[in-house]
Amino acid sequence: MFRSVLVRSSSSAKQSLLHRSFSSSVPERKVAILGAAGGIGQPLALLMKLNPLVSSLSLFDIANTPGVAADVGHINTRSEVVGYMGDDELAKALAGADLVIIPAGVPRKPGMTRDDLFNINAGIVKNLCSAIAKYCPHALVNMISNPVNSTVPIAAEIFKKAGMYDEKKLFGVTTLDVVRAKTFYAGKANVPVAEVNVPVIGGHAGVTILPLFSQATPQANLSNDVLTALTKRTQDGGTEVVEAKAGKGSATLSMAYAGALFADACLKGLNGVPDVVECSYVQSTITELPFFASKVRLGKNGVEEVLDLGPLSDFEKQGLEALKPELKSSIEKGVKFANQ
Ligand SMILES: NC(=O)C1=CN([C@@H]2O[C@H](COP(=O)(O)OP(=O)(O)OC[C@H]3O[C@@H](n4cnc5c(N)ncnc54)[C@H](O)[C@@H]3O)[C@@H](O)[C@H]2O)C=CC1
Ligand SMILES: O=C([O-])CC(=O)C(=O)O
Repeated sequence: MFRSVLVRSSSSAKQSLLHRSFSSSVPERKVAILGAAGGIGQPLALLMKLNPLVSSLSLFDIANTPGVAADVGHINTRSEVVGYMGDDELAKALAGADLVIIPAGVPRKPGMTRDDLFNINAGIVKNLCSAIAKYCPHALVNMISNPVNSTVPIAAEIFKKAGMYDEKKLFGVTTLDVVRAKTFYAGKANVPVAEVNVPVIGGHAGVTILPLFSQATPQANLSNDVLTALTKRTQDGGTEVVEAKAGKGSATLSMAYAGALFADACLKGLNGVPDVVECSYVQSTITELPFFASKVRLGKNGVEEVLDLGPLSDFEKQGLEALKPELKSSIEKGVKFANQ
């Protein structure tokens, strides 16, 4: 175990007063990152260290966590940071966690689909979720490891077998699709990106990613050709990065940003902040598919409400029907793997 405890200035009465008033109003929250030494894990650890809602940051990986924990732990923000390495330390890494973020597993190389990662990542996710069931069964889980369309159903099955499954607490992180849709839309609509909102529904792979530009705000009068191109670019955003990195992995920095945004929304929900709404891939009844990404209201127990899809354009309705077979088969693949 590698501990790097927050250093407080005992000589400064003002600072300790500030610290006391801060800690009395903001609940203690432990966040664990599994895969914390990886391409996503490291910048995500940095961003979570900057989040004042986190009081304890637990960094777990099978390698290299001492360095990451020592490095991040020197940052003078609220949370204490502890690094854990290897399966023997997983129990301690997870104990008492309120939120577990999972970016553990291998990334794509050019020419691969996310589903090509299934054989390696499914086993990693299965083991990590078995440990979560044992050591922090009440934690919210943010699944980043691909293929998300299958790893979330795997997690659900593992949790069901352990008898602690709560569908309100399991999330596939699709925030990067939303981040990309906002960025690409702002460019074409010529509006300030900070003001843009675009829901993205379905799943997290190729055509299963369906941005709803008809619901984008602020609305812009974009041609059908532009909307088709924006949809395709959002669906292929991950591949665009994989190809640009040319064999050196997939999105890490933008994913860490997106993962930190979604984790922050989960923590706000846990803390009782009202009206926290984000898109996420969750257990769902809004279509015939058992897991589906859509807008979700977050609350003290995780998912408070899965929101309706709202009105879709004809193009989006076609996209919705087109994505269902692939998403269905990815879900079934995950369920089958977890039960074999
Ligand atoms: N949901 C999303 O939008 C996105 C998902 N991803 C996915 O995130 C995953 C990680 O990507 P990168 O960080 O770029 O990969 P990476 O290879 O840089 O890092 C993965 C980390 O996981 C660790 N790891 C492997 N097995 C582990 C285990 N059993 N327990 C704990 N840690 C373990 C490795 O040691 C490594 O440090 C990939 O599956 C990738 O496809 C990537 C980008 C976006
Ligand atoms: O494309 C990949 O393999 C990584 C990913 O999920 C993304 O960047 O959206």
